[in-house]
Amino acid sequence: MTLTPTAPPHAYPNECSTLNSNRQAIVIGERPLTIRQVIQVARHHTKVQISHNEQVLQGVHGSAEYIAQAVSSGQPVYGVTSGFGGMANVVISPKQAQDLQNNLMRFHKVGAGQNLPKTHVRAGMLLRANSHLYGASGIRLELIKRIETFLNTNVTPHVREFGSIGASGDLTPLAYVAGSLVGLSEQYRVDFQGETMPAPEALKRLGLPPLDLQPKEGLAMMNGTAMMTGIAANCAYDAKILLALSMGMHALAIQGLQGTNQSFHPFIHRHKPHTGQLWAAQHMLDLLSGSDLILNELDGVHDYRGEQPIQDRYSLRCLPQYTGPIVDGIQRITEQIETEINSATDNPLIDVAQQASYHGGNFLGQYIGTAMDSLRYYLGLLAKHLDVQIAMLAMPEFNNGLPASLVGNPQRPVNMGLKGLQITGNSMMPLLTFYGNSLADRFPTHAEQFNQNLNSQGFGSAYLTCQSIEIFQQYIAIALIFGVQAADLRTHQLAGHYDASQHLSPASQHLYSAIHTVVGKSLSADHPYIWNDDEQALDEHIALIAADIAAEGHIVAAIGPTISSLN
Ligand SMILES: N[C@@H](Cc1cccc(F)c1)C(=O)O
Repeated sequence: MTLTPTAPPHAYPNECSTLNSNRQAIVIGERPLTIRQVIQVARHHTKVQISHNEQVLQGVHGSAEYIAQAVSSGQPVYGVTSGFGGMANVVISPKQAQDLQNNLMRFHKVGAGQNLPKTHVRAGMLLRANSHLYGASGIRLELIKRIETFLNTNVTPHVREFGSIGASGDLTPLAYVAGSLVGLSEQYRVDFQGETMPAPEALKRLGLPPLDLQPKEGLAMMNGTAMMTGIAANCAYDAKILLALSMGMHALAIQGLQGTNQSFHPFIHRHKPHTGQLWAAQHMLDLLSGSDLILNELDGVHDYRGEQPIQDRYSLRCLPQYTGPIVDGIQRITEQIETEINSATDNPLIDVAQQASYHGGNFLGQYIGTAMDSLRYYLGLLAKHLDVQIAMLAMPEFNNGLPASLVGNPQRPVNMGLKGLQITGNSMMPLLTFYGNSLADRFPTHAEQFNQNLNSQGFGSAYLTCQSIEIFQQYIAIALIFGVQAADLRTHQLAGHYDASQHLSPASQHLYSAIHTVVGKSLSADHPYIWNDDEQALDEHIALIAADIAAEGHIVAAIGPTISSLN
């Protein structure tokens, strides 16, 4: 995270200008892969290219040769010449070694529920290929190339959503990927550019023969954290956007409430210099800079405010101290996910240089489990803050002279303003804090004959985080409508007209205008965003705003500088 000030308005990026499929292919196997690159491949179909680096390719070939040698010389190696998991006492002969791998994909085709979204499966496939390219798995390049082909031709295996305990990685979800890549049977299905078909048929269309697995290859493809980490990468990416949007909403709310910028004074934060707190304070100053609607008190002045307290309430005044730990936490989560992305998550791992292999447990998804548990917790904390800001705006006792429930036209007594909208928000905020509960500590200890008696539930935790993010995208839409309406009403109070775009800070103007664009409302000096209750259907506004956020459209582009300064 950099603590740079907000870029000037002309630097606001155009919609989706930085993410598209025409970009140069992303090379895998050489440099650390970032969450952003995972998103480019998973969502925006940027092409993938396996590295041509000799050392990388030698590592892959060398590890496959090591396994072939181990089998022919009858060495005992887990999952190669032994059975799996709690049955690892079973001796597998060289003759049975290939069948062992085919059977693994079959007995683990036991998923339940719906198919996972394609973006998750694509992210998972990319990460599995990246892991294999460390040359520690004993898998042929040919198989890794199939992942490259599937990604680049938009062929995505159907993977059911339940089945991973996040212990031996994601055995069950990855069994669907592995079985599809080799065309094991008609029961493995894929999405072929939008068309559902059996995997063998898809291979035929791609000009690829069905593949017989060599020893270790089934285990190598399945024995890792790729799917949960792919989901986690998607979640962490979206969560950063939601954090940035929350900052944007708070800036609107502070202006709507005519709050002060004094609480963000660098002097205060230098005296408690947590990284996230410093960022939040400085960034809020940037977001408010140039606004006509705030109390500009950076010079240290303050005055009595009549009935109102001499300083702002905590949801405004303590914003940096409250948000700081969330910023730092999301940063730490991002780093952990990127480390997991760039790891060899498999067992056993082959050290080609030493001609040795080691039995261990890199497939355990505990980093993802705890990271996703804490991400949901942080999303809950962000929601709690938005909830109190909405309540401040809605209540005439606390909103510093705005109408109750931010009613637009006071001449029409039946208008109830944003009362219903607040209640919808009240129905969602508790869900978001509930989702903040942890899952990693609720594991079945008896799993798989007590072999996987310690398991992360990392997949389940990532899955829950996706749900939390989807709810949050709807929730922030509600908060933003409150922010826009409050800004309009404050503008009317201070300037005698309703077009807040002329008085908000430049940073907030971008967000304000983007929201108007998305819901198809033009800026008006005569009326606020909501004038009479019966002039618009607010549920449709929520849906439009949430969909635009999920698609990284106008609204996300409008907060581009906040997102950049978090990266
Ligand atoms: N790979 C795990 C266990 C495992 C792998 C594959 C199937 C299975 F049931 C269990 C281990 O190393 O102990």
